[in-house]
Amino acid sequence: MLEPRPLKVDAPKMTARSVNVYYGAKQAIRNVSIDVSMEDVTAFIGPSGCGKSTFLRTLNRMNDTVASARVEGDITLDGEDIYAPDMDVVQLRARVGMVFQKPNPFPKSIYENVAYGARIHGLASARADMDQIVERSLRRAGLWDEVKDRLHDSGTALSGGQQQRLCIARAIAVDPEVILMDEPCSALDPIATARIEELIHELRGRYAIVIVTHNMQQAARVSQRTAFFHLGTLVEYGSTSEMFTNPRETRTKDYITGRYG
Ligand SMILES: Nc1ncnc2c1ncn2[C@@H]1O[C@H](COP(=O)(O)OP(=O)(O)OP(=O)(O)O)[C@@H](O)[C@H]1O
Repeated sequence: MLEPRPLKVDAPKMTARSVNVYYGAKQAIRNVSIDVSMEDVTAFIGPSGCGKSTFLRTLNRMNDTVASARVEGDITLDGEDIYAPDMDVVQLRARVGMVFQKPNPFPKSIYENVAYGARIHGLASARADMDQIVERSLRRAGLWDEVKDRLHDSGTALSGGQQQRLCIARAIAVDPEVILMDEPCSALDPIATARIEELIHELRGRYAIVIVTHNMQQAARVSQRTAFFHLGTLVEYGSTSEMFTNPRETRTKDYITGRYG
């Protein structure tokens, strides 16, 4: 007899309940409910087109930028409805930051890439405060030692892996509570990928982290909870180690054993 697998998280950082997402008439997400933990890294896995990115983007309202997208259901951050009419979306996206598949630094200096958001959000009044935010964010993103002597060089001149860590530093600079990562290593080589995975370990606990990945080994390495999506539905959600060793659902088993995807 299998132990029941906890679907709910104690004191979740974010909750989603009965979420549906449509692009025009097409439904991309069907009735998804999930809790996101502060302590654990959560991985979203599933075959291409199953809705992982679409669902991830509901968590900081990035789908608002897609004209045809419509989201139904309830999503909360610390119990607060993020789709409430009075929710400040700019503030929400600072609290729930995002790192994209392709590193996308601004065509500005390394320093400015990190300082930009902090300035917009009024997090530093004096230059010394900003210097501190920039240094702390770059340190947390594991990039400080590599860039401390060239903070005024362009961010776009860094290697791909460094650019991705710069984008993580940029997200960290505005003091987020949650960091969403949408296939953050898919454009990186194995060494840069390993560095980002290490970084995810280091950041665990300080931020709630949700990562979309195509790579099941990566999900197994970096996450403690895994959600398996298929055709817009959440098929299974539970502890990563159990999911990979003893999946409950046939569809999960077929996916993780490489039968499709
Ligand atoms: N902007 C959009 N307009 C219309 N349909 C979209 C849009 N973005 C995604 N879709 C559709 O929604 C479904 C889910 O796509 P989504 O990108 O969320 O899946 P995914 O699991 O992240 O895929 P992948 O692993 O390939 O990135 C797909 O059928 C896709 O074609």
